[in-house]
Amino acid sequence: MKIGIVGTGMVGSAAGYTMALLGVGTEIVLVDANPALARAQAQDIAHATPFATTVAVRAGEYADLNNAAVVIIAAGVSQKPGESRLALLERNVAVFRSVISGVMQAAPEAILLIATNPLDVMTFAAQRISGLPLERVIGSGTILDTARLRSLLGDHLGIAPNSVHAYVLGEHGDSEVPVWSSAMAGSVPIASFARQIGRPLDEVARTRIADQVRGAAYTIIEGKGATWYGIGAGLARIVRSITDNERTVLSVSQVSDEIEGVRDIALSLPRIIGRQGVLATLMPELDEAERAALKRSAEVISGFTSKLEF
Ligand SMILES: NC(=O)C1=CN([C@@H]2O[C@H](COP(=O)(O)OP(=O)(O)OC[C@H]3O[C@@H](n4cnc5c(N)ncnc54)[C@H](O)[C@@H]3O)[C@@H](O)[C@H]2O)C=CC1
Ligand SMILES: CC(=O)C(=O)O
Repeated sequence: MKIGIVGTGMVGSAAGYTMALLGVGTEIVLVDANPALARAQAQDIAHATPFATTVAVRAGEYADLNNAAVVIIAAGVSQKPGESRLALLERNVAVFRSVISGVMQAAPEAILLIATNPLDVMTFAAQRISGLPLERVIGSGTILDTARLRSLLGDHLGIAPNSVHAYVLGEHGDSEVPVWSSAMAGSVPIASFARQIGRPLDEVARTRIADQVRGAAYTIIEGKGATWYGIGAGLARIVRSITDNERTVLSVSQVSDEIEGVRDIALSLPRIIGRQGVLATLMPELDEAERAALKRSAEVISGFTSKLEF
């Protein structure tokens, strides 16, 4: 199955590298406004595959995306140290107007997987520009924030992160919402698990962990200029769920008609991902504070999407 990637900088190339090593798809085509960069990334990634898989990796033009099952879009500008994701909006919407039209001409049947920030607003923009059904435009959303939360909770509790079942929902950005009320470790409610093993998850610990999740991108960008490995793996995870029709539940973004009273909004909720894209969306049980925070997050995103004209 062919997977396209448009935008082959740090994020696009990390997604390509991860998919090539894990054997996600059978062919990966890299497209960039800078064709020399796309060629160099394709060669470099292809040179890793003899150690892992037989995935074919090459650079191409938009036309080479024909029949792609999924096209990842990671084109655009990224944050400078201290800059918020939402500051990138105007520049990246301009990029999307040309990128989405190139992708749609070549691969009208593809599922679009958006990585460019500000993620939820760009997912909204991609759906409106492409005119695709809502379930075929997926934003990576809080898949990365959820992974960061699980990793930090795993450290705190001294267990593997994949035994932590907890989500970050809402915006992939500063208004994101960690959901504590339904979080589990194994099959035990997380607060009870933490008490039983003598590593309590009190208000101070929760606040510290939530702050670290929300601040992770800022901290990493301060240290190395950008983030790429976490999102590269997250994108590969979503693509695998599509290509293999896994029906995995992942926290990803999608345009919805209404969430918490906010209309025409893209944000992350747990969603079942399979060959047709988003197969279903689950509204988790939230406590009052979490529900209010999700509504606030939707309002923040809506404040930006409502200014866009399509
Ligand atoms: N969703 C997430 O969790 C994450 C999202 N990001 C976002 O991903 C995006 C990409 O980040 P990086 O890869 O670090 O940036 P980068 O600058 O390394 O790569 C961006 C690439 O887009 C290409 N590009 C720009 N305009 C284009 C166009 N019109 N057509 C085709 N290609 C075009 C550039 O030539 C460049 O190679 C940024 O918006 C960043 O904020 C970054 C990390 C995590
Ligand atoms: C840059 C970004 O969106 C992240 O690492 O979360």
